[in-house]
Amino acid sequence: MNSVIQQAKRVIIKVGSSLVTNDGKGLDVAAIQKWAEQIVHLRSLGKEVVLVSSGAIAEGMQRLGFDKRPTGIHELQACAAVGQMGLAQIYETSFRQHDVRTAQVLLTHADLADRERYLNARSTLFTLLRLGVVPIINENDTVVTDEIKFGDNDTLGALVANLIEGDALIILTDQRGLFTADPRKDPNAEFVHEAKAGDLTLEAMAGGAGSSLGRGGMLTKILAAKRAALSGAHTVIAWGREDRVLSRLAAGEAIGTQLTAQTAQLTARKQWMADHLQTAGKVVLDAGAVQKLTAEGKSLLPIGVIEVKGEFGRGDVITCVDAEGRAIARGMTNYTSSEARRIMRKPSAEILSILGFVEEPELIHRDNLVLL
Ligand SMILES: Nc1ncnc2c1ncn2[C@@H]1O[C@H](COP(=O)(O)OP(=O)(O)O)[C@@H](O)[C@H]1O
Ligand SMILES: N[C@@H](CCC(=O)OP(=O)(O)O)C(=O)O
Repeated sequence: MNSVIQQAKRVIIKVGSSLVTNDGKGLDVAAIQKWAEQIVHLRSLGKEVVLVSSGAIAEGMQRLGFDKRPTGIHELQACAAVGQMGLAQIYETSFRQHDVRTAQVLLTHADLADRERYLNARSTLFTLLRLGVVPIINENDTVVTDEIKFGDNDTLGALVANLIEGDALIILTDQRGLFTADPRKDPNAEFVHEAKAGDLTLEAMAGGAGSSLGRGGMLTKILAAKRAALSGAHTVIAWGREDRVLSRLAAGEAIGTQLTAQTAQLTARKQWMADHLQTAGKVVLDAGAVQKLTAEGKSLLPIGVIEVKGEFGRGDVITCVDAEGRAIARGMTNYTSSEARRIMRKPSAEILSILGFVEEPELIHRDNLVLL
């Protein structure tokens, strides 16, 4: 038994190029339909599912008649743009059969490095999940060149797990999981059932891509597991063609290689916020707001703010202080300093009439808040 996926509430599933495109022979409609059916099943168990799908370049190559992967970056981008149409179409059709909507989300590294875009991507994904939609994510290959690419979708899967606090990342690939060496090259390679995410000995076992379609190979999957673990998400690497692989994982079956995160989810995210983000300004809270944050674990609403100090943008990390200037908490703000000045001391229901738009009812949501 293996309960990591069984217990996970929010799951990110990544499918690699060779799987999605049937080793480059064109989109594997039957396989995609099977994953869609299983994802619908996972949702019926109460799980939220986000899919990260590769395959745009491989499918575009096929559609445009390239028999070898082009070397020119713009040709690759053109392939991705063509192939992405096929991916979107097949996912939409497959989920439609189950009356489930899909959404196309194309991201770049710069989107997640920029705090405002990070928050926007996060809010949009949460909204899609709340609306019962399955987001289908890929890298926005049209606008990126090598230096700012995620490089591979394993990394993108991990970043999405960090972004939306996924409980688990499932990486489906063309091998049963991790072996002690590349099984395509070493017949004595042994299967690894379970290990700690971030264990350095795993990196030595993992080699590059086995086919010309996939980019990352096993190493990027191991590194993705390490990265996902930073926000407390566990990773399972499994064979995408294994019969009912997702449903069986959700039922607790021990399939694939499980790489377990060592840090609890909440602690990991708060640690990440505490370590990585410089604070840009301050808000002074009234006694009621201090009480809500510290004793009740609530979000910070604009009504509890009596003063805004410094200049900051949406997504910046700011410090919350009490009337005596003592630092209480830090968090990512949903509003800029000038907007915050206009809505402070006001009930959230008035945000729309004051600003003309509403980002969120909270100035800082409790998920984006660390108590000091
Ligand atoms: N230690 C290892 N265990 C399993 N597979 C490995 C290992 N080292 C390298 N590989 C290779 O990694 C490949 C999977 O990576 P990749 O081709 O990038 O797939 P995907 O398209 O699913 O991301 C496998 O086919 C295998 O040849
Ligand atoms: N965005 C690219 C991703 C390529 C990629 O990383 O592929 P893989 O190693 O198979 O996950 C595409 O859709 O072709």
